[in-house]
Amino acid sequence: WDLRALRCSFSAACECDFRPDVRGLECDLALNLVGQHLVRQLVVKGVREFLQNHDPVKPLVMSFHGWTGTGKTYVSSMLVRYLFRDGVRSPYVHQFSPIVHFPHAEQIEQYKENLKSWIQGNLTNCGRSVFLFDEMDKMHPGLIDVIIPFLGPSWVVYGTNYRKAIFIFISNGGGEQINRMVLDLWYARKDREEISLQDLESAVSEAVFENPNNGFWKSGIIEEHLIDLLVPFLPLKQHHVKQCVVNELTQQGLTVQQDIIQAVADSIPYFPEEERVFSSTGCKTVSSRVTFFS
Ligand SMILES: Nc1ncnc2c1ncn2[C@@H]1O[C@H](COP(=O)(O)OP(=O)(O)OP(=O)(O)O)[C@@H](O)[C@H]1O
Repeated sequence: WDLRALRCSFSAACECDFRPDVRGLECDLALNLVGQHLVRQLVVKGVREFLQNHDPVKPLVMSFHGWTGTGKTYVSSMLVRYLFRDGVRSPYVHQFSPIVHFPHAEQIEQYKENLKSWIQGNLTNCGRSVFLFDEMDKMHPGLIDVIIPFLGPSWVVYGTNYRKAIFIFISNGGGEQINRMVLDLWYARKDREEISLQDLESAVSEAVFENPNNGFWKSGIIEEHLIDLLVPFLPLKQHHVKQCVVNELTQQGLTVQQDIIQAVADSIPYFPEEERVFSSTGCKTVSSRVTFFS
């Protein structure tokens, strides 16, 4: 036993809980994440490079964008599981949801204060903290800019290296633009796998920056290019949905039956309405439908 292992057997300290396994993450994504080639490449490469750097100049800031049910929450939970021994239950993983934590528009100034001191306190406690901001498209515009000083290379928090933290923003913002581009490719008889990040990045940034109902509206986070990785989640096709059904059946310990796979896939709404190519709800309702059809 080395000293660290001995100490960590008695302690839940930050450096004990932080057990990154990028190889494991890579395998899990390859095996279980359906139809998101860009996500897999970007997240694995981004996280690996960030963790290999022992003195990063800024925290890793990722922003996940895409239509409902395409895997944004799924990937963020998986990532956290491969970073911390206790996964999403780790005391160093912090999740914010505007509906739960910032429900009242009139209290925005108070929320700003709270958010800033909350982040600073948690970073002082653990420089390796992960902060997840869910449903950014429902966040009051202006609120998120209060964390700008923590995202860039300038801020000093005594007693800790805040630059080792990871921030993840999740939003449906830009989802329509992503879907439209993928649909246009399909009309042009091109494969959705041909799409690159460059094709999508500016359209998504613009869409969230210009939308007054999005938490990133006119945000300095976008303007000052503080997002290191913009991660687009593409709409899923019918064969991806079928793969989700197989995963779900296996996970629930049920027999993988073709008639159930087909029944679940057929019951899901698709767009365009006539051609039924892309799932309107991704794989979101697959789990409950599997229960229904089994
Ligand atoms: N690409 C995917 N590969 C495998 N499973 C997926 C994928 N997308 C979604 N799922 C399944 O569907 C469930 C719901 O997906 P998830 O919550 O990640 O969607 P989301 O993109 O966060 O949606 P929303 O924007 O509505 O929050 C997941 O728990 C997972 O089981």
